[in-house]
Amino acid sequence: MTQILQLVAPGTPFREGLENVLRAKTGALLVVGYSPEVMEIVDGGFSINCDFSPNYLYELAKMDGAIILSEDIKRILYANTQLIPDSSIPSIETGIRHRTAERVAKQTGKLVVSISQRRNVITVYQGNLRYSLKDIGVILTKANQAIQTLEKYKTVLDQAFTNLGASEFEELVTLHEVANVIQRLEMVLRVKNEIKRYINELGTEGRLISMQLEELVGNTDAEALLLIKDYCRENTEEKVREISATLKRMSSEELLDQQHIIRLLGYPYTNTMMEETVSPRGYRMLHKLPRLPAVIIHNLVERFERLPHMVMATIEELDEVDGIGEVRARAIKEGLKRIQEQLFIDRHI
Ligand SMILES: Nc1ncnc2c1ncn2[C@@H]1O[C@H](COP(=O)(O)OP(=O)(O)OP(=O)(O)O)[C@@H](O)[C@H]1O
Repeated sequence: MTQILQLVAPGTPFREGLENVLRAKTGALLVVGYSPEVMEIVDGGFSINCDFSPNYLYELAKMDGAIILSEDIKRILYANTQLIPDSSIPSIETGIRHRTAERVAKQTGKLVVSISQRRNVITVYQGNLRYSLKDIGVILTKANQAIQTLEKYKTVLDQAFTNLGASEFEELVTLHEVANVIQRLEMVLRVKNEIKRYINELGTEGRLISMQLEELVGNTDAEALLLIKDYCRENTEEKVREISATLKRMSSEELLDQQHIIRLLGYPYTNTMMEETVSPRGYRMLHKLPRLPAVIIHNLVERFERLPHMVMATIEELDEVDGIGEVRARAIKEGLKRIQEQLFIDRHI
């Protein structure tokens, strides 16, 4: 669906052509791509084979029948053709144009666009997907509302991260606190994905929303992975990706169940599990240190296993880690101390 929406997004010549036809109220039936499957169901019409232009599309749509475009929408191949898809393919549409569009999409797997003459709507079909394009103004309003919601969620998430960070240095983190941050993070990511869908559909009209989104939550996906790496019991890339994917698939009810989240991280169920204390590996804090390469972060975690051990380590002990000399050891020690002090100031008790 993302790909389809990008193809027909405002700002593309294709969308301009579709809007022209919509305004002219001639209606149209368009197939994007000419494969053997499409060839089989096309009857009659003219071979055009000219470069695509929004105006040509508008002129050709005045004729009856379907227009066939090349897969990359750079050329108009045929016009005035009749499409004869398999009539046994089920369709929920009532009008003949739309029913044909749905069947052709299902039968050929190609993108088919139907512009209604009377209902002022553009509908796209591909395979079993069907989507009616919304008015740009309506989507912009929805996207702006979603950005406002995201701002509020992000403020709460930032505070939860700060509190978690402060607890990490005090070695007082409970699984309940970890689950709480994961829940908030996932909620932020869900709103972010919703806004991304709006941006896809808005095309060039979504540029400002896109910039706001980047500014607000540009690195939240990376932060989510680091949080999982800090707390999941089995520290492998594969496991981290699996947990992240499962979180994305969780229903809202599952996401509200903290025990569910903790079990996903690999902790066994006990009556008191939520109050158990845990220590992070330190990935999030180490990533806050400037110019610290990923390989050194990896070596530090290998050597010390948990953040509190790194904080307690002497300069000499840090110096012994592969890739770390005295200067860097000092920078790490001081950097972690600075982060800790800032977290204690910012924390909300
Ligand atoms: N099988 C087909 N192949 C090509 N063009 C078709 C086909 N079926 C319908 N059309 C085109 O659709 C036009 C309108 O058909 P019809 O009014 O039944 O469609 P509809 O789905 O109700 O759409 P609209 O909302 O635009 O009226 C036809 O005049 C013709 O140009």
